[in-house]
Amino acid sequence: MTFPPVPVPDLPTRETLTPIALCFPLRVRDGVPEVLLGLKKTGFGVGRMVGLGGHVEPGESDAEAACRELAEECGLTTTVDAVSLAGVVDFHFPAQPAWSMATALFTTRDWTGSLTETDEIAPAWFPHAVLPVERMWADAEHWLPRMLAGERQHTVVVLADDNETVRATWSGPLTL
Ligand SMILES: Nc1[nH]c(=O)nc2c1ncn2[C@H]1C[C@H](O)[C@@H](COP(=O)(O)OP(=O)(O)OP(=O)(O)O)O1
Repeated sequence: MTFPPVPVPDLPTRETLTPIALCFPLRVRDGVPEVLLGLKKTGFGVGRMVGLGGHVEPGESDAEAACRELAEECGLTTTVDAVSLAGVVDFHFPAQPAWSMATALFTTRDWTGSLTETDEIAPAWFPHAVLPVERMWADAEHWLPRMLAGERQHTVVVLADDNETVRATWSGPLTL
C-alpha cells in the first residue's frame, strides 16, 4: 500500500524531504507523565513550542542526530541506545517545498546533565494532559498526543498555502 492512501496531487516522496530528528525526553513527576518541549528562539518556527531537534547531518543516523540536537539545544545528554523511535511525521509545505521535512520522532527516559536554556531553545516540561497546543504548530495536536500515548504512527501533514494551517493529515501504523 502506498502512503498516504489518498495522496494530495504531486506530493513529493518522503525520501526527497529534508531529514529532521526530534528527541522528546519523558519523565514522571508526582505520578504525572511529562514531556520536554522547547520554545524556539531563533530560525525556523521562531516563537513556537516545538520538539527539540533539527537537521540530520550527512553520515549521521536519525538517532545520532536526535541525541546531538538534544545536547546542543538544552544540555541534556542521552545515547542512541537510550532513545526509541516513537513515530515519524512528514511535514509537507506545498507552497514552500524547500521547507518540507521527513521527521523521525524519538523518546527517551534516560539522560544526564542539567536542563539549560540555550540561544536556540527555552526548554520546559509539560504534563501530557496539558500540552501547549496553542503555542505549537497547528498540526501538533494530530500527532503529539498519539505519540505520547505510545502509538507508533507514520503521520503525513500537508500544510495549507499559508504554511500554518493544516490542509490534510493521514496517520497509519509505522511500517518504515
Ligand atoms: N509543521 C510542523 N509541526 C511541528 O510540530 N514542528 C515543526 C513543523 N515544521 C517544523 N517543525 C519543527 C521541528 C523542529 O523543531 C524544527 C525544524 O528543525 P530546525 O529547522 O529548527 O532545525 P534547526 O535549523 O534548528 O536545526 P539545525 O540547524 O540542524 O540545528 O521545526
